[in-house]
Amino acid sequence: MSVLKLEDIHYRYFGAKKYALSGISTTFHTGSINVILGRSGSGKTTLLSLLSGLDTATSGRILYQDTDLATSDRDAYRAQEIGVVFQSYNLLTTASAVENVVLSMRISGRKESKMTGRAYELLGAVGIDRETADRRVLQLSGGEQQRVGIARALSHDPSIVIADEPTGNLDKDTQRAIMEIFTRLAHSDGKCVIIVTHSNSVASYADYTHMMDRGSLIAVRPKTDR
Ligand SMILES: Nc1ncnc2c1ncn2[C@@H]1O[C@H](COP(=O)(O)OP(=O)(O)OP(=O)(O)O)[C@@H](O)[C@H]1O
Repeated sequence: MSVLKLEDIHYRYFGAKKYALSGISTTFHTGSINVILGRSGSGKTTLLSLLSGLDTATSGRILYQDTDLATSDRDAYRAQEIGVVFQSYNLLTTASAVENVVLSMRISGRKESKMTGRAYELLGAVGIDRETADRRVLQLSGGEQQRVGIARALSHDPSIVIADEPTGNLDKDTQRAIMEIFTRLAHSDGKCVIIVTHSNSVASYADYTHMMDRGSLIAVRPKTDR
């Protein structure tokens, strides 16, 4: 099922002469891993910021389940439908892992009494046990921090998970473990996972590889074609 549909998206940064994105049309489906590949400056991060509702296209439409993002409540879209995972984790390092997840839930307006239990559950599902969850983020490894980052992104049960180089700082084995989590989120939990990367091994997990070049989407390859 289509979750995000892009129709002839153009985007130009304020004051810029050139378009950062030009003529992008594609569809992202529920239950799939989508990897966006392309050289530096090809427009990957710009595309993610439009998909996550941080900005609107200069022209063209992005439809979330048939609703045009430009005319809908993008704050609500971001708070409810989008979970973001960062390369640098972006966690509060002096707080514990579970506190990081609870804080995110509080921001999205969850019920106070259920939050801590749910946070431990989410952390458990990405391989963070209770003892680790109670430790300060500063005392966790990079791979553990990224698991916390994923649990935090899932705290409001979004339908779309967006990740910018989520394994960029991690070794091969840890990278594989993180990609297995993303795979489960897509294939078992039905989420639409969209990952920007330069890594070919991350790309090998893609159900759809979206190739960008100088602001254009030059190919979308389903897994069976590779
Ligand atoms: N704030 C900005 N103002 C003007 N131009 C920008 C701005 N941010 C990015 N650009 C330009 O938009 C184009 C696309 O940039 P973008 O960051 O989306 O590329 P990218 O594919 O994510 O690159 P990288 O792999 O290096 O992160 C580039 O030409 C870049 O110089």
